Amino acid sequence: MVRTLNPLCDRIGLPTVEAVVRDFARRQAEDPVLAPWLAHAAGDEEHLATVMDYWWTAMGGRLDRPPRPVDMMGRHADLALTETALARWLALFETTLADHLDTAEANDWAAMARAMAEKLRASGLIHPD
Ligand code: HEM
Repeated sequence: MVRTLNPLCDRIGLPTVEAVVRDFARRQAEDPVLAPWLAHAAGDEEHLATVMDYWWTAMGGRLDRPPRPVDMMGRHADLALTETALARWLALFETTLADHLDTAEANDWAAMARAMAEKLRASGLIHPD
């Protein structure tokens, strides 16, 4: 029980958050469905750092500096994302999580990603194929 009361940031730890974000960016860049959207961004250090800050603070983690600002809706608004791409993104993210984490932590992090996917959809940013 104590385990589930610990914030996700403590259960996962910053080094593993970084490893997941980097590995996922690599996999996205190699993925035929997702790569076209990421051509300009994948591997870019500033983007990776923003994504790491996003997840770490969303998990309850603190930084010894202000987190880089995240413009989640704005960044995705111009991309014309599709349902197919979103489903692929989530599946690839879950595979990546399973390769780095125990099941409980992988499930909890995946739930955060699915909640954001729902927000993107509810904001009208995910289009039919
Ligand atoms: C179809 C699915 C998705 C695609 C193709 C996609 C692609 C992208 C691209 C191209 C950027 C902009 C990078 C840049 O301008 O440097 C971005 C930013 C970002 N994405 Fe996604 N994304 C998807 C879904 C998601 C989901 C479900 C999440 C869940 C949290 C997410 C998290 C982020 C974050 C945290 C950023 C950084 C925002 C910022 O720089 O302010 N993305 N994404």
